Amino acid sequence: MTTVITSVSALEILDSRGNPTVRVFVETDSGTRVSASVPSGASTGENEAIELRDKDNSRYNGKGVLDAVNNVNRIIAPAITGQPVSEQVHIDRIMKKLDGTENKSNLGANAILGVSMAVARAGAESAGLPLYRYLGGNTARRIPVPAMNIINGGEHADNNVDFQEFMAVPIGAPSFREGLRSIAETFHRLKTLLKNRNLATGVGDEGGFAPDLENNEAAMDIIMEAIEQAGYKPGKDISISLDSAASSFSPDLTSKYELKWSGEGKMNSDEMISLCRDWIKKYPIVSWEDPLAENDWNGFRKLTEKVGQSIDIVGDDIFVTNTKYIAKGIKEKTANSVLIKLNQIGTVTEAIDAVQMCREAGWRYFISHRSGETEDTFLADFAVAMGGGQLKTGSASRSERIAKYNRLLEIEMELGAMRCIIGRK
Ligand SMILES: O=C(O)[C@@H](CO)OP(=O)(O)O
Ligand SMILES: [Mg+2]
Repeated sequence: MTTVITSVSALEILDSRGNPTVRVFVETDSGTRVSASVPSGASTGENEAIELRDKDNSRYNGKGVLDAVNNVNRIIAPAITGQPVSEQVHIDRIMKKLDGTENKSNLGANAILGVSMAVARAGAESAGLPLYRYLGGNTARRIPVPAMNIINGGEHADNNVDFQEFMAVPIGAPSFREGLRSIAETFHRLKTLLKNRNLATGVGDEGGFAPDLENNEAAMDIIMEAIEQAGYKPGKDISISLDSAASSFSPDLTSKYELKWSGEGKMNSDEMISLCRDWIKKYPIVSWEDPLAENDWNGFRKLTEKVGQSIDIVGDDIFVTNTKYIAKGIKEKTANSVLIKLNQIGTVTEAIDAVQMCREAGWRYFISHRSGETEDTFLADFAVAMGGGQLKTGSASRSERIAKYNRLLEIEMELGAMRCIIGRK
């Protein structure tokens, strides 16, 4: 018998930064009741799907999401109630049509994604399957390689280094569990090192430390020390993924770069590329996200041409999980990997399409949380469903991030002998 949606409703909740976000509840006639919560970014790309914030700015400094909640309750709910819950693609299409804009600015990507995620979860429940299996099929058994953010800078910390994320990646680990242990140990070691040098051990939005370091390189140097002191070999056991989030220090988003916290100061695109190349020679970097700004397509292409054989050049703000931009990137050889964020595009179906496009082109993909998160663990299941790749979901110090790591540990246990780890494919 087909299970149909009987009720859809939304609630305004808070995210990990204390800002409002949307939680959606979906019920079906088989008695299922599930919810899903939408994350929210700080360093957002210009072309991301729009997160709807209230017109009335008397609440939460204009950051309320009651308009989006109303859109779920009054517009989306009547349109999809009665639909078979397993018809994810169809339901996502109905919402896109209802919205009628390119960037989901009418109903809000936060409203639409909340429903899309909750429908997927309700579909999994009704089918009696774990979410990763429902979305990824019977063969979904690859756990992503975690990239743990251990130093936060840029817009996620505002007091230290220009680059936004310094992540430890357990490239040599035999299992997810062991990989997670090695990067969590490195995180703790880093804390001790910082303490010993009288540097702050407070954390940024994603849970990485946010010490007042001299410059960007100092962050890399202390991480190298932490890896070694934790008993691991940099480049063999643990490597580094970076997210410069270069748009955040590029005034024209195209060719000018202004490093505020480092000696480098003002740079053009070629100078930025040569800084990246120097770092890649000096440090064990496996992937570099947004090394250049979101409209610096040319710079991206040049850097990829130079270093794309040895590391992943990951496009986040430049591709915004949108197949329109990813297709252009593939054609022009702009990068070789895409950051996948569900709320950048606004439906589960379109995020899956983006992953599919990467796979077909032989590109890698890197599944990602947002800097504003909730306790929802959808992302962990989604990453396994998508066949692994890499996953970034913050550090070992904030529960909204740890919830995802813990869910992956559960999935790994469930998969048992079928497990296939460290899927940087
Ligand atoms: O830039 C990024 O990749 C993300 C997630 O780490 O940050 P935000 O959610 O603030 O865009
Ligand atoms: Mg990014």
